Amino acid sequence: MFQYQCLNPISKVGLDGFTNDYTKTEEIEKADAILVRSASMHEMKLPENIQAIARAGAGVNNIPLQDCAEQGIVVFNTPGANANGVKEMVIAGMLLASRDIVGGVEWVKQEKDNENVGKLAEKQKKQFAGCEIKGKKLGVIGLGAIGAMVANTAIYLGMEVYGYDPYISVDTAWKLSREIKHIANVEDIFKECDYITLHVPLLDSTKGMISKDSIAMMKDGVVLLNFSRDLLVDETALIDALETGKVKKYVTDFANPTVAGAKNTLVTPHLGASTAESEDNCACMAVKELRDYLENGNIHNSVNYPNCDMGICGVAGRIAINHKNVVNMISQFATVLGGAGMNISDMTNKSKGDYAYTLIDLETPATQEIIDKLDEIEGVLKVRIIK
Ligand SMILES: NC(=O)c1ccc[n+]([C@@H]2O[C@H](COP(=O)([O-])OP(=O)(O)OC[C@H]3O[C@@H](n4cnc5c(N)ncnc54)[C@H](O)[C@@H]3O)[C@@H](O)[C@H]2O)c1
Ligand SMILES: O=C(O)CC[C@@H](O)C(=O)O
Repeated sequence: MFQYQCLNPISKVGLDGFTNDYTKTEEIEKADAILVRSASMHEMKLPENIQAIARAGAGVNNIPLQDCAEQGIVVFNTPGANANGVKEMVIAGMLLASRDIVGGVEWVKQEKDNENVGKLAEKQKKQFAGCEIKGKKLGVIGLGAIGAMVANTAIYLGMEVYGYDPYISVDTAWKLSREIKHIANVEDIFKECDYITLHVPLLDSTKGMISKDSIAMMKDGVVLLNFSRDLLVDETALIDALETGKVKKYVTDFANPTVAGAKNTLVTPHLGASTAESEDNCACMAVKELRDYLENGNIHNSVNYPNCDMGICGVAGRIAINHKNVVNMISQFATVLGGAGMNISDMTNKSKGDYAYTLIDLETPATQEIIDKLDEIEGVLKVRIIK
């Protein structure tokens, strides 16, 4: 039996993926797993009983990944599961920034009691007029699940698309339209593009990537779209650029006091993934990942531990060991198991950065005594009997 806690509302369609072996709890001390969306976990103390955290979404900047890894807690996300929802918001954002559609709608509302509203509209509409996106240059920074979809869709809309991602995955590269121009230096995007959209994770290396200097390189009247995270942009510098018209519009999904009432901003309340489809997709993927980890020890889509798969646990015994990626671990595990007369029938060891994971199938079920001995080995962070 397993227990899980939800730190945010999680789609029922996803939670229905848990079998009767799972119950929901409000007490973190009882939970084996946590499901979370955007709730910040940085100040939370995570008890030893927590085995895994699944972020029903892409960005994991709300989770202390390193601390979790140190505690042997595997953190998952759901890559691509909400990408279409965000892509549609980005396309909407480009269109809303191109003509003053929001201003026009507000104007009509204000004139609702004016019986000459139709006639007046014909005179007033020029103040809300703008341009089309067809033929304009769009720079996409970050060509992962969302960036790739945005880039491909913009090609269909007749835009000239420049794509920049020095770490692009082979899978995503295969999915990109051949019409997208591969940009090797992000400054070329700043200098050339009429619209620039950000689709990178918030990391130390990407924080503030849109700075006073990068804004200075941009074309006058550029539109900047940010559906990734607010801290990617030096918003104080951006507000100055919006005041002067250097940046025509800032479309962002992240409301904060700096941008909420600022001139020429279109701010939405973190709506990118707020569609029934995205919420269901993310929750279904998150639940599947948690179940496979808790029931079989397999890891798929972890952001702090390596992927590892030994299939469904149909053997007599299986143990999972989360440990530091240091020398001589496997031989120590084998010594403990061999000393107890336990025969290893299969084993996988994988590593990711400073952390590693070992799954061991045994010909007999593991005992608590063995687990305690494995736990004593220096560098071992967590040991779990799967069966
Ligand atoms: N507004 C929302 O509701 C919403 C929803 C989903 C995701 N997001 C945000 O969007 C981000 C991207 O999501 P995704 O699903 O496309 O993630 P992803 O992991 O599929 O793609 C991110 C891409 O950024 C690239 N990248 C990393 N550093 C880079 C750099 N310095 N320059 C250029 N490219 C770089 C990576 O190589 C990767 O291809 C998430 O991290 C999250 O912060 C927001
Ligand atoms: O859960 C949400 O609503 C937002 C998710 C989004 O920011 C993400 O990074 O996936």
